[in-house]
Amino acid sequence: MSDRTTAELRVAVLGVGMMGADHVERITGRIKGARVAVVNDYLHDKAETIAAGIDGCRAISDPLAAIADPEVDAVLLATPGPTHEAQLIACIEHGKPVLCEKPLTTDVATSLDIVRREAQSGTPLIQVGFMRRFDHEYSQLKTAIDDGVFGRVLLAHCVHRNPAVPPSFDSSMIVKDSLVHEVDVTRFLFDEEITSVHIIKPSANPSAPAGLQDPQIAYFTTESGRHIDAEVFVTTGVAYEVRTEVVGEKGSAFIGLDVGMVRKYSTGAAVGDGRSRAGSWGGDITPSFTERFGQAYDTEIQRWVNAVRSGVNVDGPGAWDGYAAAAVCAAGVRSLDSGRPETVEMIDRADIHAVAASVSGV
Ligand SMILES: NC(=O)c1ccc[n+]([C@@H]2O[C@H](COP(=O)([O-])OP(=O)(O)OC[C@H]3O[C@@H](n4cnc5c(N)ncnc54)[C@H](O)[C@@H]3O)[C@@H](O)[C@H]2O)c1
Ligand SMILES: O[C@H]1[C@H](O)[C@@H](O)[C@H](O)[C@@H](O)[C@H]1O
Repeated sequence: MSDRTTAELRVAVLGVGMMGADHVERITGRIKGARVAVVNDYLHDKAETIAAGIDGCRAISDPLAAIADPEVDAVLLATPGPTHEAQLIACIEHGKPVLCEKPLTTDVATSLDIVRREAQSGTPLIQVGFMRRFDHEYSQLKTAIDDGVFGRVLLAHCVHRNPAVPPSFDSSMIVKDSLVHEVDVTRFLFDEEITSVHIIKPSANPSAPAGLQDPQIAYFTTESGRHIDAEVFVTTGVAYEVRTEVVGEKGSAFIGLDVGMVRKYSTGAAVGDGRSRAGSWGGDITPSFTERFGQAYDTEIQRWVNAVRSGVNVDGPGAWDGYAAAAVCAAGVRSLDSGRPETVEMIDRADIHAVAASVSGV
């Protein structure tokens, strides 16, 4: 492995579909201190075409060989969720830092196994691509909440709309692939775990594929008793909309209107400029996540590259956050079936090292 502090980080991008190709362009064009050294895709021709356009980049047809390659310092996984488990295990076995697009894995047991394996390796290696944590508006909201601008925050209302999703999407993927972002946003903003999930099923969109329960409304309850609701609607046919409003004892804040954070205070306390900012409506809506969260992806990848080059490896949500999100989504999928609130079942974070130490053969 090269000296990461001085040399450019050699990244292997696995999966060069929609998200992976976007990350290749990002690393090649905008990220400092890294280059795409290897690309891999199940469709090898696609990887070869991309590699041919980048100086010093090779296409490797076997994803595990790409991870093991001695001229790869770090891995960016943008393959579909079901392939993450085996590829993450290979990254841990080869000691390669990895940024794994969400979800960590597609079920709780394999996510927990990854957490344990990473803990047993003794080195943080895995960052999960919950990019909203790097979005300017979400960061601003988090800072305002932590600074107590709204007093104790009691509620949050979220909206997550996609114009369309791939034909492979089923009702449980609306929870595990889309709602998972609101799960992470809740854990990020409030620094506590979600304890129960209730999914409500309104009349399905007549324009959605047959059998797809879309939209869905999720209700989360947190450890301290906060309530969060989230509308997830992935076949609107309109545009990409992600909004979050938090409501506290002294005021509220709203992000995602394409007008910056809109704040309303109940007191005259001097915070920031001390005044509410009027919003405005109208204009364009971002067509997809690549535009809405373009800045967040850039910041996420740059900070990850910096963290790997400095030897810290992770600067953002880690494997534990991926596991916690999987546990909440599993409760969500159970609720989708039962129609009732379902309790989130997860281990205590403090138990990871004890459990990892006791697992043999891992
Ligand atoms: N953070 C976000 O906002 C965001 C947005 C979109 C997708 N994602 C995540 O990114 C990942 C990829 O999603 P996408 O929308 O780009 O999917 P995609 O289908 O467009 O691309 C996936 C690519 O991986 C390739 N592939 C499939 N199996 C593979 C394997 N075993 N090894 C190597 N390559 C393989 C496919 O040929 C395809 O080119 C998923 O985990 C998804 O949830 C995250
Ligand atoms: O994989 C995508 C991605 O995570 C987007 O950010 C989300 O809005 C979509 O619903 C999901 O399908």
